Amino acid sequence: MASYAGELSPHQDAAVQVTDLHRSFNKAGGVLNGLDLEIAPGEFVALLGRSGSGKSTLLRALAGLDRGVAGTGRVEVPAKVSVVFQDSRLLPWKRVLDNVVLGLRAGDARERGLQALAEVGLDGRDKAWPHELSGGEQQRAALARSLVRDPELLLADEPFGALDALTRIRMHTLLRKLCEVHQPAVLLVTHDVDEAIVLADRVIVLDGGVVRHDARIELGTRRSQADPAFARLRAQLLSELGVEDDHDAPRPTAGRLSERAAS
Ligand SMILES: Nc1ncnc2c1ncn2[C@@H]1O[C@H](COP(=O)(O)OP(=O)(O)OP(=O)(O)O)[C@@H](O)[C@H]1O
Repeated sequence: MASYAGELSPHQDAAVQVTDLHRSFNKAGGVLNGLDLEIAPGEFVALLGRSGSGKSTLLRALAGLDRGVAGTGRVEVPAKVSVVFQDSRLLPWKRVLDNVVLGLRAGDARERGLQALAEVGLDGRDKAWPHELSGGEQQRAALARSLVRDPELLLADEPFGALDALTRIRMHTLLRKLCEVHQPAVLLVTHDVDEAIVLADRVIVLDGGVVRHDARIELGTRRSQADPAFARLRAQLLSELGVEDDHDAPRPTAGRLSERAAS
């Protein structure tokens, strides 16, 4: 059965500590095969890997959502963990603010919820119903719902995967700003190598159920596709993923970098 060690003790200085994690869904073979991972407080880690490499399985293990899945190992996370998925998972029968503060018991929950909505650019939309928001606005509300809990660890499973390219650019800028203010550790699952390079302090590649590649991004905060170091890193990561970089191919994400560079 799954073992879940639960919260880190306060004296430990890692936000995430995963040791020798094994997970499998059937007898055919493991999805995670002795994975070790440490994430520092405030560190932004992007998680890449081929489809089926176990990214979501790892994220769910960190979120404590995989009880009942066969496995062993030690997973230690902070007390306050928030999760954002590709779809917002807003409850359709609750207004936006009620979604954001759902389950919060503090007396000032509504004020904090309104503040979080303002932070994500949704001021004045607190009384809207989820279906009245665009896809990007729904993801903003999902981010507000996460951040209002003041998480020490934010787990994000392809949170921008369903958004159009321009909205993604805006969401990247927003997420960077929110992370600078709130400073959670972040584990972002993404298929998009450029997104990983633009957003993360560190990129890891999952393969064969273990961390195959683990590199700090040393490009500074003004990351530009025009920077040869950016292109080199992209090529390296694509190669780790078993994909060849085609420099001439149009990139659906092109342009997002200039916004970050300008911010
Ligand atoms: N609930 C489940 N029951 C059975 N098999 C599962 C279950 N969840 C995941 N798997 C299998 O585990 C493997 C890893 O899945 P996972 O979703 O973690 O991969 P991923 O890297 O996130 O993939 P993708 O990039 O396509 O989202 C896959 O082979 C998948 O079929």
